Amino acid sequence: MTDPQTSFAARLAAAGAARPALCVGIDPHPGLLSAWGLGDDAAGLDRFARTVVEALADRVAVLKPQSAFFERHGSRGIAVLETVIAEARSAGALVLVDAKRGDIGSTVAAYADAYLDPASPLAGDAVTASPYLGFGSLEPMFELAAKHGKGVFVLALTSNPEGAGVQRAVAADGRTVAGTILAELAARNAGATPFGSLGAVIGATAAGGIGHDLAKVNGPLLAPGLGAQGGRPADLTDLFGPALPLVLPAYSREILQNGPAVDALRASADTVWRSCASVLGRSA
Ligand SMILES: O=C(O)c1cc(=O)[nH]c(=O)n1[C@@H]1O[C@H](COP(=O)(O)O)[C@@H](O)[C@H]1O
Repeated sequence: MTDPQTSFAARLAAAGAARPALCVGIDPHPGLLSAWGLGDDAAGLDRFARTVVEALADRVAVLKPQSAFFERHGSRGIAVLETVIAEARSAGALVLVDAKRGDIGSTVAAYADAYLDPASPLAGDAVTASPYLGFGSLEPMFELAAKHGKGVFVLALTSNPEGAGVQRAVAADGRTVAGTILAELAARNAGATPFGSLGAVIGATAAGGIGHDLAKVNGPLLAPGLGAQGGRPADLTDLFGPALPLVLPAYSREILQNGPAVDALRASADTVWRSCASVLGRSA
């Protein structure tokens, strides 16, 4: 087990105290590559991702490269992702690799090796995971994360409108599926300080009650869906309530659309952080 001082949670808490506690996604959509005057190819991808790293890796707490946009360029795209992870981390950002992996446990173990074992070139500080093959199927990921001081963000209530049909379905015991996942996370993070390294993903667009005390999760709560998907910082108050101190707001296109100028990307991140900080009760 890793020393709690070097746990992902401890590093996230330290980064969030020293910098805007913001997660900025690196999502090189074809439309954004074009808008930045770049080709929809590995060279364009490389320039795009390096520009975001140059602009923000020494300023915000977390960068979240979206693996899909790198994978669509094949092995050359994956090579760019490897470089981005390394460069963002060496500039001081924590890297959350957004790969949303999930499978039977024995295969999850291989995903864990890819994204959480420090020997892997794709390892960041944390990875996103899907629990919809059963929460327990992610156990190998949790074990490797604990061993190496990494984090795992588990999808609970996602920002897309289609998610609710599955995630708000009510199980035989009366709990929603999302509620079950949050309870599992709460059990694993119980007693951890400053909080546990297993996070939940709760979309900022998820209207209506969650039916679970989110503060009990005692882990970071990634809130994507802000900006381009219509979520607003003000929505976080009702959604998270007493759990607001655990919230990590996430933006991709809202910030990325301001590139390729490095100064404009920085100004945009500063602007969204100011509006989030006032809602989250943090200093801007
Ligand atoms: O895990 C995620 O990051 C995620 C979960 C979720 O519920 N909704 C969601 O949009 N995301 C990711 O967050 C990013 C959102 O991008 P923007 O809508 O451009 O801010 C994308 O990379 C999504 O894949």
